[in-house]
This record gives sequence, C-alpha cells and structure tokens, in this order.
Amino acid sequence: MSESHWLALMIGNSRLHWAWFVEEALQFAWDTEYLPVSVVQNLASCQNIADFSREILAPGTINMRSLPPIYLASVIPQATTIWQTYPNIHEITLDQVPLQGVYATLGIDRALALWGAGAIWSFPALVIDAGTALTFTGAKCDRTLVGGAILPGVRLQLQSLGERTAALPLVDTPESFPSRWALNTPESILSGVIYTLMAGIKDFVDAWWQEFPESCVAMTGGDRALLLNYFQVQYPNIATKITSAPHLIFQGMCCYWASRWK
Ligand SMILES: Nc1ncnc2c1ncn2[C@@H]1O[C@H](COP(=O)(O)OP(=O)(O)OP(=O)(O)O)[C@@H](O)[C@H]1O
Ligand SMILES: CC(C)(CO)[C@@H](O)C(=O)NCCC(=O)O
Ligand SMILES: [K+]
Repeated sequence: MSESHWLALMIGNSRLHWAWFVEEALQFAWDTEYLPVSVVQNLASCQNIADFSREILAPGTINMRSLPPIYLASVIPQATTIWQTYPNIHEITLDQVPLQGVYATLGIDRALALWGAGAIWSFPALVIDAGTALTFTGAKCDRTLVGGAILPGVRLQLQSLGERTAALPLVDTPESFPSRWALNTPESILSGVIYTLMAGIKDFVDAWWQEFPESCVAMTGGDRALLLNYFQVQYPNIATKITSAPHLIFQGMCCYWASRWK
C-alpha cells in the first residue's frame, strides 16, 4: 500500500479533526462529529475509496486507489480504542514527539502543535490552542518545554455559566466584539468572558515575549479566527504579532510522518 497518501486524525474534546495529505502537502482539512463505533468498524471493510470518504464525510472524494493509512492522535483514551479495528492505523504518542522535558500527562495535541510551530518558524515558539480548552504551550531554543497553562475555552466558559446558574442564559459566541460596560444580562456575560480572556491572553504573550523576544507566537484551534478578530479591535499591536495557524496539529503530525518515511 502506498504511503504517499495518508490521513491525519486528531481526536479532540468536541469533535474529530481530519486532514488528507499527499506526502508532506496538506490537501484539505475538515471536521466531523464523533463517528459511531459501527461506522469505524465499517471503514476497514470499505470496498473502495468513495465508500470510505462517504463514511468519514470528506468534502469530495479523496483521490486514492486503496484505503489510506490513518495517523491518529487523541486526547481521549477511550476514543482511540475503537480505531484499533482499522487495519492501517498509526497512533502518535508523546514519546514520539522530539521535545525535551515534557511531563507524562502533557496533551498530545499540545505537543504536536508545538512541534509543528517549531518546524515552521523554529524554536523558541509559543502555541495558543483556542479549542474546548484554551492552552498555552511553549518551548525554548533547544526544544525543551518551558511549560504552559490550561483554561476553559470560549464556548466552555459561556456554557458553564448558562448551565450552572439559575438566572444566566446560554449565550453564543458573538461575531462582533462586545462592549465592555453592558446593560443587559447576555451582553454582561459576553463582556466578562471576552474581556478577561483577551486580557489573559495578552498577559501570557507579553510574559513570553519578555523572556523570548524573538519567538513566534502562533494561534490555532476552533476559536482562532474569532479571537484574532477580537485582538484586532482590542490590542491591534499584538494582533499583528500573533500568527494565525489553522493546521498546526496536522503540521506536527506531518513532522512525525516525515520522520518515519524520509
Ligand atoms: N461545530 C462546532 N463544534 C464545536 N465547536 C465549534 C464548532 N464550530 C466552532 N467551534 C468552536 O471551536 C471551539 C472548539 O475548538 P476545537 O474544535 O479546536 O476543539 P476540540 O475539538 O476540543 O479540539 P481540541 O481538543 O484540539 O481543542 C469551541 O470553543 C467553539 O467555539
Ligand atoms: C488540555 C487539553 C484538553 C487541550 O485539548 C489536552 O491537551 C489534554 O487533555 N491535556 C492533558 C493535560 C495537560 O496537557 O497537561
Ligand atoms: K476530565
């Protein structure tokens, strides 16, 4: 089976993230909901690639002759086991990521995104992943992990207020930047969450640049575009210095693929 066409699958906390690669070139990336166990079991018995891509809801038929290898990384241990029925599966684990000084429970998504950022812009590098959880993960010149931080992401902050209080409604992430001094409940929630989040991110990147003035700072994750838009409004000087990087985790997975095949 040719290894030049391959799929990357990142199992995140809210959904599955997919990318189709031809060697080191990302062809396209898409997200799906969690696939039922039965669908995953069927993938292995797909007769052709059209069936296969229908099952994983790929946008357009993937142009391959045989079932592609899947390179998988997961932050949900239980979700990994159902993929073991797929014949050509390669799980990427933390010990395969060439960063020094990592701790055993560091999320593979954080390690891969940082590896990807370092490969593109060189180390030191800081990655902000604005997903279900929002994380900061940084490494210095010699690829040693400096450390990072984890907090609830935008949607999770809004959900937790809506779900754990009597009087607060569930509100959606706003397209436009909210005003700070709100005069109704939904806008008060948005102001509180967004302004403190922005100030928090600014504080972390300022602290990072104080130690590593030349470092790249890259933002990835589902809320990347939203947060970078807010940054344009609130802290335009910082916005210009944060690199928008939608596929950092896939770029880390690609580094792993290349380390096996090149
Ligand atoms: N269809 C969607 N489902 C879930 N989140 C979405 C969707 N569209 C946009 N988002 C935003 O993306 C964020 C989640 O980001 P992402 O998809 O990167 O998270 P994730 O699947 O948990 O991945 P990771 O675990 O790698 O952070 C949410 O805060 C939400 O605001
Ligand atoms: C923090 C998340 C949830 C972000 O997706 C993931 O990277 C994870 O489960 N990490 C494990 C804990 C850690 O990174 O310290
Ligand atoms: K948990």
